[in-house]
Amino acid sequence: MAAKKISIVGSGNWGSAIARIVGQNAAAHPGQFDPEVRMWVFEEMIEGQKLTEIINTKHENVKYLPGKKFPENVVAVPDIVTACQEADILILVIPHQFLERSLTPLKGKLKPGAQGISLIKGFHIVPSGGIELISVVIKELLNIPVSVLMGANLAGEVAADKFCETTIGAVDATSDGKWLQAMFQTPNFRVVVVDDAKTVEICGALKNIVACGAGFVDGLKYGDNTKAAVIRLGLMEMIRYAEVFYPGSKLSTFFESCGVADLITTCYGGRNRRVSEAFVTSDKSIEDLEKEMLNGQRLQGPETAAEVNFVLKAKDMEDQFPLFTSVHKICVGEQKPEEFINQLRQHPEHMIQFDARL
Ligand SMILES: NC(=O)C1=CN([C@@H]2O[C@H](COP(=O)(O)OP(=O)(O)OC[C@H]3O[C@@H](n4cnc5c(N)ncnc54)[C@H](O)[C@@H]3O)[C@@H](O)[C@H]2O)C=CC1
Ligand SMILES: O=C(CO)COP(=O)(O)O
Repeated sequence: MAAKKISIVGSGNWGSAIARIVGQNAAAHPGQFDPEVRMWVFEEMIEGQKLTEIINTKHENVKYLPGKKFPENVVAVPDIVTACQEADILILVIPHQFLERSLTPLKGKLKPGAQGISLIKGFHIVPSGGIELISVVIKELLNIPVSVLMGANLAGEVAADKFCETTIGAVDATSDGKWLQAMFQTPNFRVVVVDDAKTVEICGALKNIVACGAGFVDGLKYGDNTKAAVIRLGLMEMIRYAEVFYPGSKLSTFFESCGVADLITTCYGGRNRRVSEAFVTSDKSIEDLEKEMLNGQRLQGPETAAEVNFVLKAKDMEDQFPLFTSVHKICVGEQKPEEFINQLRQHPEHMIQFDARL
């Protein structure tokens, strides 16, 4: 079988960290993968020089992952069609805000049989009503099957080669599981492949809302018990959300890296947590703090909270998801951060009668 050609769509903080891993693995398995890995870079100028030129000469993304080198077989390409048209595998890793407009030029341009794997956390608002999984939007736009990879994977730590796990939700774990694992796994990035792809993706999207809540309680100077309560209540809302809107989700998936583990890491070390904490301790807006603190990296939590609220409000279900709802209202200025704990005090989890749990 011919070696599979890999293209990476995106080159931010996570896109760059994953490109280092995939580049190494492609070079190490030339029979299985074509060694050249093209990476689509949204072009920008850095001190008068194109970012793609810097990446292709210094082999480093000096803006989004400074200090970490790419293997030389990772090639930055500014045109998305040139980057992707020969690919058998597309790794999609862009902030979800930019998904549709970035991918539209690829419509009808991909190789027959191409497959995708999305590392993108968030949802897509459907103008006619409701929200859609990002993998579904990609599938419909590009007409390719799309698996997902989500996990407790802060990009900086992955790039520093610190041990962690991740979860791949494969469209067809039996036929694709092995090569998907081979593409990503290293001694310090351990991959578990499951077949419950929707739940893997839902976990990755929803945990960013909980991370904002964790940041609020940090900003309000609550302690670790409070943060643990936010994490637990957040997890319960994630599970309930999956039960209500994606019936058939497996509870066991929440115990993979994409579930509990990502929740924990993100509520301690993530960007959503950090900016949400600063939102409470400063008088600045989230948008201003994002610009000031992240140097072009993008937050997913506040937008995801708005996307989920779009559904909950339309279905008159905000009361059943007080954490998700309160995070959204705080982000858009409809509620003061000080109100957050009051909202959690009313949580349905605390209203269940003892015998209802038996
Ligand atoms: N950074 C992390 O630790 C992790 C991020 N993720 C997820 O991966 C996805 C991508 O995140 P990152 O790679 O961290 O991105 P990022 O947060 O570093 O965002 C910057 C990227 O956005 C691009 N960009 C800016 N304006 C653009 C435009 N108009 N059109 C297209 N692209 C534009 C930039 O070129 C840059 O590549 C997100 O869904 C995120 O939740 C998942 C796991 C870890
Ligand atoms: O998804 C992440 C870790 O798995 C990164 O979270 P942040 O976007 O909050 O940094």
